[in-house]
Amino acid sequence: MTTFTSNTNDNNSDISSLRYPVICIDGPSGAGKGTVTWRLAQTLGYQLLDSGALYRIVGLKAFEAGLLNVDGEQSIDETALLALTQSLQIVFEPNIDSGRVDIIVNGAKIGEQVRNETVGGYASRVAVYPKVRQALLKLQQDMASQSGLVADGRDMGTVVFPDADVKVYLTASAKARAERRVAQLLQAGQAADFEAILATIKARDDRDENRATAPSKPAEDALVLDSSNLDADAVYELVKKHCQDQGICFNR
Ligand SMILES: Nc1ncnc2c1ncn2[C@@H]1O[C@H](COP(=O)(O)OP(=O)(O)OP(=O)(O)O)[C@@H](O)[C@H]1O
Ligand SMILES: Nc1ccn([C@@H]2O[C@H](COP(=O)(O)O)[C@@H](O)[C@H]2O)c(=O)n1
Repeated sequence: MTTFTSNTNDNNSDISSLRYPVICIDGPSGAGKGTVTWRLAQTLGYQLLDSGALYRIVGLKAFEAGLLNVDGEQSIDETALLALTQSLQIVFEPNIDSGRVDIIVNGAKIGEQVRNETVGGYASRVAVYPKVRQALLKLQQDMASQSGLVADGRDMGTVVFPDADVKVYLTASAKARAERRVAQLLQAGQAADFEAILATIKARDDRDENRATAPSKPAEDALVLDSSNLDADAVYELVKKHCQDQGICFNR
């Protein structure tokens, strides 16, 4: 990767102000962030940050460590949660077959279980804790230090990469997102209850959008895109056009 973008338009700026391009794709669960993020990263040859996976890992490990009660909403021991978060060495490896990253934690590959809705719920419960978010911040920011980056999450454009070159907030109605989840589960040969999935999506949205720290919301300078009535190709083309308008070069 040889493309640099500058933080400033000042021609006299020195090399320390140069950095790689960052594209942020934020939005709620099931909006299609992962799909467009993967395609952008593949097309541009950029790294991919699946920040939701970080919170999913912390949530899963916290559950396994007995820090989460299964049903309730009681608070979690934040000191223990921080220690657990700091003990995790997390690496992403792109997996062409799945169109997602594989997640390696402390040297061991994590199974697909981490992607399920139960673990999504664990993730959103640990994600409210500022110390957890702080502990994951540098790891995320460091991913932009060696190549361009496409970052998928909730607070990429607002907190993690406030100076990003491109910010998109990709959303869709809860109904459309629940329908996509149902289709995804059925395609994988799993059972799917639309009403239960819709309720879970709404509960997760509520927690993510109303937490005190880094709530899920569009950055002030984000393009807000509603994908409820757009297929994945149409979303990609609109996001690509926006990236080009912001100076990202698609020459591959
Ligand atoms: N525009 C679209 N129209 C219809 N289905 C879509 C669209 N974009 C993605 N999908 C499908 O919807 C499902 C969810 O997409 P995806 O995983 O990209 O969402 P997400 O926003 O990353 O969700 P999460 O945050 O929970 O990981 C997938 O099955 C994907 O193939
Ligand atoms: N930047 C982020 C990304 C995710 N979260 C939390 O993790 C949950 C799982 O995210 P997915 O994108 O994998 O569905 C999500 O519901 C958030 O609670 C976050 O806080 N910040």
